[in-house]
Amino acid sequence: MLYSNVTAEEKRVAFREALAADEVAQFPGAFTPLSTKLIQEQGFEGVYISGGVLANELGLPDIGLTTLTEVATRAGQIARTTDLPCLVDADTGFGEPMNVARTIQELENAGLAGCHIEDQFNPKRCGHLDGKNVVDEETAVKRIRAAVEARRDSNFVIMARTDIRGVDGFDAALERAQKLADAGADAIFPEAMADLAEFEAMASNLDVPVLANMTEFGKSQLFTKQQLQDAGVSMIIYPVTLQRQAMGAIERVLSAIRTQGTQESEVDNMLTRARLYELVDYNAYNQFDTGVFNFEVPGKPLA
Ligand SMILES: C[C@](O)(C(=O)O)[C@H](CC(=O)O)C(=O)O
Ligand SMILES: [Mg+2]
Repeated sequence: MLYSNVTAEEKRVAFREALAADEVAQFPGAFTPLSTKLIQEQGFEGVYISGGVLANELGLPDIGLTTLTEVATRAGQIARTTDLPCLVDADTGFGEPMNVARTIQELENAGLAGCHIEDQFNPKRCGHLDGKNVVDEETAVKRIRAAVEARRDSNFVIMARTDIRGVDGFDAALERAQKLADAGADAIFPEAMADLAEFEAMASNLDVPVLANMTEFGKSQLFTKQQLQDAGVSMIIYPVTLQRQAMGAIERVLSAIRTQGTQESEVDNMLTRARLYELVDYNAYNQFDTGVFNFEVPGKPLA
């Protein structure tokens, strides 16, 4: 009811445990606060909050237009609905190293379990597109150092993402990842790995956990959980999957309404009213007032 009763501190501990576990942790990308309920019900280890999804939801491309305030606010709304730890995409950290420091403290305040900071420069782009630009090693390292020094909860996970693979190749990516881990990053997000062998080489050469980004229509094949686990990866994100799926369903129902004059053909694919009420725990609010949930007629449950 209302919000999660698990504290941010507890979620950060759970995130660290998930990263250290033998089994690879799966974090689907929540595209709304409500969608975390479904993620939690399926037993996933955590929730990812994508910068791309957040920008797209505002009708914007993922090129660094969103602000820290927008990201921290939305990520906080998502995080408070779930008992699971949430990892948020903090893009390039929203500015200079001093801005990165402030970003970390705002995200801690918003109840996140961790975030990742990348080494692109603005205007940034999806890591699976060509033509990216990355900052030099010194700047990338400074961002991570600033992040690590700024955090007040030592369990808040600071993950470094490097986009250099698509610019200078795998060896440069491994070298950059090692430098970022030395700078204090708790985990590494090597963006746009070309194949499973690259994930494997990254994981075996680093002392910190490695994340695999299983975004659709990108540069990496959609490897299974088992394949990535065997490659030594510690966690997997499915950043835009729910948004793509939901928008596909929305497109279909709108077309049905327009062409058939009714949504009838799509109703079987919808979440029912009863299921929706279950997800928001409607019934439980009777604890405050027994008149809140008293519209069910005996013997005639809600559809
Ligand atoms: C992970 C990512 O940073 C995101 O914002 O979700 C994107 C995902 C995507 O655009 O498919 C990325 O840069 O990989
Ligand atoms: Mg992103």
